[in-house]
Amino acid sequence: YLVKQVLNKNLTPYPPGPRGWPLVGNIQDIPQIKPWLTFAEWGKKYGAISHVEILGQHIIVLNSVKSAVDMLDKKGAVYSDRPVLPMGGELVGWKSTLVLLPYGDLCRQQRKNIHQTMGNRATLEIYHPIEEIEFHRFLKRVFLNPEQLQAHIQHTAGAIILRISHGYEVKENNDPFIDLVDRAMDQFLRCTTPGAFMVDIMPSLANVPEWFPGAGFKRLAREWSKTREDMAAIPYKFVKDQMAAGTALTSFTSNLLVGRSLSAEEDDMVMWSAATLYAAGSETTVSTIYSFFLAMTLFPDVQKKAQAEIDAVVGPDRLPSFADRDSLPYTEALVKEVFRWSVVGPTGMYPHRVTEDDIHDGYHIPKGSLVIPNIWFMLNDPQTYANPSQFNPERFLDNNGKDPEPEPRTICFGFGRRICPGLHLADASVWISTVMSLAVFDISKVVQKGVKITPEVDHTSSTISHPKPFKCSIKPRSTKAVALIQQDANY
Ligand code: HEM
Repeated sequence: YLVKQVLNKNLTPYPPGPRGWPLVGNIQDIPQIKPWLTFAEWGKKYGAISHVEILGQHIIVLNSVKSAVDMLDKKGAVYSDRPVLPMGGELVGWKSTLVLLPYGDLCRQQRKNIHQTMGNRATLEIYHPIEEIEFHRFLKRVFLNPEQLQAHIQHTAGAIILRISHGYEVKENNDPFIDLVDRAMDQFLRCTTPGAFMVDIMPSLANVPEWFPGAGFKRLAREWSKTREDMAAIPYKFVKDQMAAGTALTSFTSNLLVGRSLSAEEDDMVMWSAATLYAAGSETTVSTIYSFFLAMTLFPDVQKKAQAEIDAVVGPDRLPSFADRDSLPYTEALVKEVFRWSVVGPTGMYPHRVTEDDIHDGYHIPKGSLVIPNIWFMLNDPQTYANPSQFNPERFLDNNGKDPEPEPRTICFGFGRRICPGLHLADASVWISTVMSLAVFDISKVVQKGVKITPEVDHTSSTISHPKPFKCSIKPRSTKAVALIQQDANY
């Protein structure tokens, strides 16, 4: 340790940051609860780039969009790897999904597969009918049982992804695929939470045999690895069986399989590319749509403005569709504000890992450092977004010659070569759920004993952050709205 300290004296300095302790470094400085708030404090104290070290692991925290673009994007060749997670990545095996895949050929190939299907708004157009039908079904479920809002959002997001990824149509209740993938996702989030397992801090524990006292995590890892494999293999087999029977619906997987004979590695790669879509795309979309309902409960004036715009453009006799998108600028601004106001990946979900030593802005960034973009602060920086806690779509409109504030969708999906490849699908799902819900529902505070209950704005501290459960009232806006909701919504 002392030798290292002496040697380091001759090197370019690390970026500034809180002073650590000998050997353990800054172990006490990283909070478990909402670390992005502490990171934002570091930004104020130390500047856009700060540094801590925990048991020899260097961590770089970025608090400005400029530093994130300069490092993660412009120097993407060395800033695009992912950390090795002994429990979640290695023992349970989630490193086969793109989110944790080391940067290299396999990663690039999986990203290319996803890009071909959903790389821009135009490639996604063939999936618009799926989105419209599934969100129409969502309206029916919410109408019948508004108390179960969160479950309906989850079901719908899952249904859309499974339909797009595997051509699978989910059942209304107790769908076996939804149950399986949700179980796998729950386990994924538990085993990739930083600090949840001792083996992540002391990787050599991975060699302890399963029967050894205290090695319960190894048994858990074996069980969770089986769920992970099933989650990828069972839907994949479904597509292959359907294709053999000539009944497969066109999907991400069928497009990658049709007319090709694949090697074992290619087969594995296609299976995991498809499984990744659910792993990365469902919780994130659910959280954002749930936040939209929270925002509408708290900001009724915004809701009324968007409804007036939708009424004027769409009228009362049909549901809105993607064809209306360009005619609804206020609603577009509202969707941007949802992405900004409630940040789903406040710390960028998974850190980028640096594969070569670098010197950036005069600071030494050692090989192996983990880089965390503080996306929450970037979208809540009062220098960029006036009154950031206020839900205000107007900030994105050209108001009285004032420039609109920066587009949050260039920030909330991450940076560089690991930027979210599902961003256009996420954007489409959030837009259509927003516009359809506003067309037919009034969302408001619940009234109890004559008093309106204001929900608290509070988010979970997990990697994918959710608004904490809240209550709201969701009622159809008119009898015409009820008729629209009740129309058939079939493929
Ligand atoms: C509101 C919704 C979403 C948000 C806010 C979001 C945000 C993010 C962020 C911040 C990252 C990390 C980027 C980085 O490391 O710089 C990411 C990665 C990823 N996202 Fe999304 N995402 C969303 C929805 C989706 C959807 C719908 C899909 C696919 C169907 C998806 C697929 C992925 C994948 C595969 C990765 C890993 C990429 C890689 O490591 O190379 N995401 N997302």
